Amino acid sequence: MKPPQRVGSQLSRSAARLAAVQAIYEMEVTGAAADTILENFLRQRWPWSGAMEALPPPDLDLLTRLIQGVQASTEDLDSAIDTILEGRQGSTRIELLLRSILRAGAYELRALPEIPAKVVINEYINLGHAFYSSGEPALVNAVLDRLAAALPRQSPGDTLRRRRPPVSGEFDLIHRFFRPLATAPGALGLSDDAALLAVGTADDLVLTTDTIVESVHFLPGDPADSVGGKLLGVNLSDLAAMGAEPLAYLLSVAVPQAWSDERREAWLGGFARGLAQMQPLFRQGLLGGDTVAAPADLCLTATALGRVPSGSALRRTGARIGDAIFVSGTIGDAALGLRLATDGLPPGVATAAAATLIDRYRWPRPRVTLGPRLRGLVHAAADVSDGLVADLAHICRASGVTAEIDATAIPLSDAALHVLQFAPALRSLILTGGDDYELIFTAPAANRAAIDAAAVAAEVAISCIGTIGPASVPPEAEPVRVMVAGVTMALESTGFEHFSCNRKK
Ligand SMILES: Nc1ncnc2c1ncn2[C@@H]1O[C@H](COP(=O)(O)OP(=O)(O)O)[C@@H](O)[C@H]1O
Ligand SMILES: Cc1ncc(C[n+]2csc(CCOP(=O)(O)OP(=O)(O)O)c2C)c(N)n1
Ligand SMILES: [Mg+2]
Repeated sequence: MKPPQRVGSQLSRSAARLAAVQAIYEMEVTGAAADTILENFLRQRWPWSGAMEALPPPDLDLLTRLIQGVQASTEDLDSAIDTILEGRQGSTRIELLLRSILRAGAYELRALPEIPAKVVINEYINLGHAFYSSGEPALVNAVLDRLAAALPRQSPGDTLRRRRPPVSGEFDLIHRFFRPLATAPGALGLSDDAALLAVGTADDLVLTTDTIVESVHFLPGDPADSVGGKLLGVNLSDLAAMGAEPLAYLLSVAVPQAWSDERREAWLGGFARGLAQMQPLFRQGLLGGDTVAAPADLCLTATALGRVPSGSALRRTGARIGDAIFVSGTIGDAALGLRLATDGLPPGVATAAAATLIDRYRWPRPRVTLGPRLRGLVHAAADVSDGLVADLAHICRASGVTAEIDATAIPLSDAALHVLQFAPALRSLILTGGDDYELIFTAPAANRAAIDAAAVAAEVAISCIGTIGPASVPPEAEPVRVMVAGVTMALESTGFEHFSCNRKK
């Protein structure tokens, strides 16, 4: 007997296929984008009604993948379907609803994880029966059978399996699993540094949360106070990127169960001192949180709240062609510091320079004095956490533009210049190492003087490193070009991404 959960999840997948076919049909008729259809769908048709009553809520992952996948590859799918139809007797013209079933089935056969092709084909034949009472289900069977036969066969017998999809990085996972839940306008499509919440006053609340984990964000040997400082620093940096003034924060702490009482006491004491050092940057301090013992490494989360005058938050979406691109402070120090802390000092590197860079790795300096002063002056802003190129690419994708930066214009500290003199191979860390917690923003040239004045008032240096250009062609191409003396640099990665195979680069 099958466990009931499996039956449940099979039904959720059936519901997802049905919903996907309807959405694909709607996309074709209305010309709307997949994301819009999906958002409307989740808002308006939940819970199920009418013909769908017998089905549980759809498997959101499958639904999202089918809708987005079909939209991204409609032409390819249609051409494969039409080739098969042309080989059959009679007209190749088919109704849009039938075509929607075939597109979804063809996409699932080609691109989605290991459900046997036989099962997939059956599911779409059933959908054919749900909508039609004559020969259409047989046509679905024939077309999908032919498509399946063209797929690589992994084992003899009746089970056809598709290739494993590539590993999803953090952003793809967020997009597929969490974005469909974030339908509130203030969620900003889960694509900005923080979320906005209108609370019926002249201000909007700005909310952000960041987790830091031992050996992922900080080193096991890092002083406990620096971990407290880093936790608040990375959250404050997101508020600064939104142009928000910090109000208060919540704190969640998971301490390893294996630690002795003495170790736990000593570490939490140091951690709290680090929090106390950074906390004055908030108008109020700690509001609440949670403390647990866990069979895992240290894992710390803060949720920071800030405020902006309503409608004035800095967003990632507004960059325009011709904007100048600016960064605050110096770039690359923390990534160099991390490398020196883990790999030791290359011959010739002075310990004082190394200590400066390691301190920059341990203690982010969130640009909370600058962010709010940029309100009204810049078109787009983000903080640099994953890497200069990766975070600029986030702005570009959100804004539908490209960027060209001049590597020689990137501001470097004396300590970084000193290290690079002895270890020039570490140069790429500047562009893609991350952990900078500086601001990157784009603005029209006409605002330059006002931005310079804001930077002076904030006591933070800023540098212009490039220009915004028109949208990429093709749209999925990397949006950021890094130039050195007129030549485009080849980069192995653009920055840090959790779950990605190249995250250590
Ligand atoms: N588990 C989650 N649930 C909801 N939203 C998430 C989740 N993880 C990340 N996000 C959102 O996805 C976006 C990208 O995440 P991230 O790169 O961590 O943001 P940031 O670099 O600004 O801290 C942000 O808008 C963030 O709020
Ligand atoms: C021990 C250690 N290894 C590697 C890194 C590099 N690193 C880890 S996470 C990260 C990116 C920023 O962290 P993330 O969780 O993505 O924060 P967010 O972008 O969400 O603010 C970088 C550059 C580090 N900081 N510490
Ligand atoms: Mg990140």
